[in-house]
Amino acid sequence: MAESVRRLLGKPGAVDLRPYTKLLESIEAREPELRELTDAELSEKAIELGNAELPYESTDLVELCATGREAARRALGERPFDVQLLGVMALLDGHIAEMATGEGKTLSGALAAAGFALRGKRVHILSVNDYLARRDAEWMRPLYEFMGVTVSWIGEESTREERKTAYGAEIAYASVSELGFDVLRDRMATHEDERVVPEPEIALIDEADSVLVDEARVPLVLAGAAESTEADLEMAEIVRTLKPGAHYEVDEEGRNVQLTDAGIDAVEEKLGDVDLYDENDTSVLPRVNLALHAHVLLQRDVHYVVRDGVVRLINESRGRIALLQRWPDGLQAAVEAKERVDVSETGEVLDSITVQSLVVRYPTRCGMTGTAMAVADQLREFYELEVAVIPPNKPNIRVDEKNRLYATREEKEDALVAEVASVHESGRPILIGTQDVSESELLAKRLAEEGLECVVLNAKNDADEAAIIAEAGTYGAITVSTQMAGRGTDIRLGGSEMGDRDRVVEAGGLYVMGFGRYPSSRLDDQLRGRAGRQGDPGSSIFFVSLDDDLVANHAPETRGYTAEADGEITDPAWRGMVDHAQRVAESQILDIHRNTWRYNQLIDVQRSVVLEQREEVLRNELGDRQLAVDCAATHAELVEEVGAEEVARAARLVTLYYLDRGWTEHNAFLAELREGIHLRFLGRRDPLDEFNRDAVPAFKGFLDEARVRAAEAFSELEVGEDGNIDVTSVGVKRPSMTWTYMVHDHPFSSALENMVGKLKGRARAGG
Ligand SMILES: Nc1ncnc2c1ncn2[C@@H]1O[C@H](COP(=O)(O)OP(=O)(O)OP(=O)(O)O)[C@@H](O)[C@H]1O
Repeated sequence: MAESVRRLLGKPGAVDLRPYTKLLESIEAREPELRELTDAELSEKAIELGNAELPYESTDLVELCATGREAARRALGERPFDVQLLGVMALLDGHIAEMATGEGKTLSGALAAAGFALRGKRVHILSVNDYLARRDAEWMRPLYEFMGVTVSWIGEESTREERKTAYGAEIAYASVSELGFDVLRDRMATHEDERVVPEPEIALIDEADSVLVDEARVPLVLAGAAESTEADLEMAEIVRTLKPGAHYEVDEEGRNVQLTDAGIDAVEEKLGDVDLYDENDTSVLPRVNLALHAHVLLQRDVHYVVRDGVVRLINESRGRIALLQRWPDGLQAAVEAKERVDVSETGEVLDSITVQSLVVRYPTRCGMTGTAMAVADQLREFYELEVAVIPPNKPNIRVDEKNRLYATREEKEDALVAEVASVHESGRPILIGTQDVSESELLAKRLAEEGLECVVLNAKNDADEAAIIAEAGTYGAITVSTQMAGRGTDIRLGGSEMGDRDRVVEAGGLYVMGFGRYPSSRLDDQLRGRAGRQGDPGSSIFFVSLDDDLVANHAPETRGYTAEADGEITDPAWRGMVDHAQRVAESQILDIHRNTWRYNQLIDVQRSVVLEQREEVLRNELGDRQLAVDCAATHAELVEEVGAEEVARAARLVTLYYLDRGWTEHNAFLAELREGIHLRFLGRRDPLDEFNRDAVPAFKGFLDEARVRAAEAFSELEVGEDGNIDVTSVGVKRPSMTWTYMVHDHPFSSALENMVGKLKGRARAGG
């Protein structure tokens, strides 16, 4: 057993690794015999493991790991290290395996997935994007084939038939969003055969902390074609003339904007003496708020870009352009009005699901990531998951240097550029992590002015980014990237072919520089982890300034420091304040997460009532049975005329239509309720109570109402010329087209939740 394994048994708060480590010797002892087997005999050994149920007994676990190791050696040319097998065992026990960057999580995940699949469980491996889903499935395919289990992947381009076949495999790789959209589309199916996603069994989540914590509150939305929202050009022009400070004020965190009294007067005057707070006409104030939000809080090139006359969102957590994302319609139209581009087609939200709800559908969940311990409490609270900290195969020798803190942003930039210039002379590759796309571009421009050529990773597609980042370890390379871009890709020293490895190792390996700390320590660690993979040399350093958003928004005090001539602040107390600011930001994000969780719980309960009913209609012809009672005469006549089967089909379509219609309308009501709570003035009431107070009664009688509407429509049905029942004649039409998007950082909810946070803060301060 490796010494490093012995050292790291049982980290406080983490899963005890001893039950796993004690099996390592037996696993190794099986190796000589397994090596002697033919390929066919080895496969047979794996398949034999399928003759029992989960969980694995120790002897079977040893056999699984030993055959898996030998299969990987033959199929992929990589013999899994002991630590990778510890990861496999932790995953099979339904834990989150924390394994550092580059330790080979893909292989650990694959062996665990094979272990589940051999025991008859269907596994969905959730990746962060389509590129990685496809890459990992194809990369691991030979291993799966060796072990006698089937594998597939789903991508944005997959057709419905392809999806159905792919989900039918024992192991399917899909991005979280593709899976979520498939689940949403399935919920609109009018026939059992249309559905593509089978019953959820096991979810194995890659980059588990990003998915389960950072993206957990992102709703995936399915929309159907509906009327366009009007562009509010008038309001966009009015807010354009307002002056910051005088007419409106932005809160410290930049999440909320409010008109001042002078601002209210100015808007009222420009609108022609309208009273914004007129109780009889509450439509104007939300319009002003939307336009103001779009004008002030959403910045071009930070939150969105305008390309080819279209507003495209930048996914802030990934620093990438999100092709299929948009804001809630009113805000999207407001930004389009602000940018004076055509208003895009809008949709009616048919249904939505948060990443969190998507994942908790799976009775067994597990996953892997480089940074889980920092969010161990949240993983336990929201997902009932424990973290197993897997030690590295080779000790990490990366040097994490102290932050360098500067008074101003300019000084920070000057210092970073000087550092890049001096390190670059030695040929040592440098990777600079920025906060967002526009920052990357500005920094790259500045570096170029200083004669330092660099490659910028910005909002290209995932495959291109992977190809670029793979070369970031090349001798003399300078790469500028947002934190998330190109993740999941190995940075090998000396370039992807490692041609120059020795020279780069001699220069000190990859030098990672953060251009500002991130809103969470995990994000910092993920950037750092780009260097020093698998025992490689490397180092990391962050350049921070008091002007950085993180510090300016979250530190208690940013005056009264003493700085060196170049602006550097070396007082440790001030450096500590940066950590403090980060902790404040982290707890704010946690509050938001908790809040969304609470909101969604109620919505999920209501949704499950509708879905259960739908299921009965789809599987057991509940609609037909109800309508045979509610519209006995019509039902009997129609059966006489066209036969029971055709009537059952029509009954199913009509019933489903009104269930779905009702849910869509209820959804719109809930969204409006939530937004309204924010857009109206809140006072001191708890918004969640307010929400529940209206949302609960609004759902009462939902099923009865859908049934009544279905009966009304059914009683009007007639037989068409083709001898079939024409349900469209009574208005039963599915949306002509649907599309999907993710609402990243729902602007209203964050403003709302932010306000909740403030109210709570105030309550704490007061008492
Ligand atoms: N047992 C092994 N022997 C040799 N090479 C291995 C082994 N396991 C993994 N590797 C190699 O290590 C590299 C990193 O693997 P992988 O991409 O799975 O790491 P990771 O932990 O997922 O990293 P990231 O955090 O970047 O996603 C790959 O090039 C892979 O081929």
